[in-house]
Amino acid sequence: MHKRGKSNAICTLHTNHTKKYYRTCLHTPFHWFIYIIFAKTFCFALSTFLQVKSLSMMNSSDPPFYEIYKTLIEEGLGKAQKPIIDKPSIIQECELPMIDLSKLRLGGVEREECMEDIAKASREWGFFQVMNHGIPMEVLEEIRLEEVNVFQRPFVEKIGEKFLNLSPGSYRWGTPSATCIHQLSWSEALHISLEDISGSLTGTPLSSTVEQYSELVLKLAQKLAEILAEKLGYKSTFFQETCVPSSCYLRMNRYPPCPISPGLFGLMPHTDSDFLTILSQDEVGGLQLVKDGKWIAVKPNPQALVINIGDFFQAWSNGIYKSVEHRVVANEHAERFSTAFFVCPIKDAVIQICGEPPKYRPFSYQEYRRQVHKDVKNLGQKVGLARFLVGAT
Ligand SMILES: O=C(O)CCC(=O)C(=O)O
Ligand SMILES: [Fe+2]
Repeated sequence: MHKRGKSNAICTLHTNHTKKYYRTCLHTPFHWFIYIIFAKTFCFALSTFLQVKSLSMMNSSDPPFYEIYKTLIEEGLGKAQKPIIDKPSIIQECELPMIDLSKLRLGGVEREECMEDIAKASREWGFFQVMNHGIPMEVLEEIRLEEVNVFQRPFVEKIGEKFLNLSPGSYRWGTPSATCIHQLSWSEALHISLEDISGSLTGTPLSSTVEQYSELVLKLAQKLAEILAEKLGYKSTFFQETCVPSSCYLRMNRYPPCPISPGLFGLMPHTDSDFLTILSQDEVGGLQLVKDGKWIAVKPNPQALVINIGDFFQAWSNGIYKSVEHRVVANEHAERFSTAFFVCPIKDAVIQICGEPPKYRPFSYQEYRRQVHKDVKNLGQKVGLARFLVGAT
């Protein structure tokens, strides 16, 4: 009795110690059982995730931004003392000057006022939007649909040499030359030379939509260019003669959602190397431009077209019309589409400077593009018109 009592007491003591030990270490057999089940479930979930991910990578249409630019992004986010892009709260959203082009048809004072509004916006903003622009909504919808289809193709197909029979390099994504996070554009684009449309692309649905859209947009651009020339006192046929369909470009842009916070550029800050750019965009927004030294966000209006002055018009007008820096900020949740039509002159067209004394020296389109390529290659960025200022070395 006594012995049993003693051994019971020892047993109880032991059990109590063990319990205490287990309680502090959380290593009861039951816990081990739970750990093993948890570990097995975790491994299974991880391997399923990796398999699904690699399968989806094979079929995915999204470019592998994060995989390819991982180091650059992680280094950039680690080092960034301040956000990559200024805080959205300090960027004001505003509506661009809206110009109703139906007034041009009314003639008289209304026409004059409309022409003055176009010139004023080009002098003060370098940007404006137009309504009643003559491009039917169905055509805008068709080009958007075509754009969605193009970008939905698997990524491996898009980077293929023969993608849609376009010239090599027509499909672009990210920024291959980026050396820091500020130079990375979180977007993909199809840069279509309209020469391809009448050549290798003939007969495809993409070609007929692009052809129809481009014809209407170029007509609109030529009308605007003539008004801008007239407002400077020139009755010029220069734009009709030098900006022909085969010298222009259409760029379809897709900005996938960008999960990286505090946000990256969808498109880096830049000015356009052309006479005029005509942009149609969806309702997502993200376009920003510099006005009076500050970045402002453009309120999107999918029914209107956004027009901006390019470098050549700034040079041609001797600096009166402004080629303004703009950029796109990537959206964390929504994808965005836009279509930009670049009105460019034929290669050897010489851009004369209309104004006294001329601020820039005359240069050809070819010369300008070569210089831009050279600067991007050597300096990582475009220098632009500053290279062509009279007296610049
Ligand atoms: O997508 C946009 O809003 C702007 C596109 C643009 O600036 C360009 O393609 O040059
Ligand atoms: Fe642009």
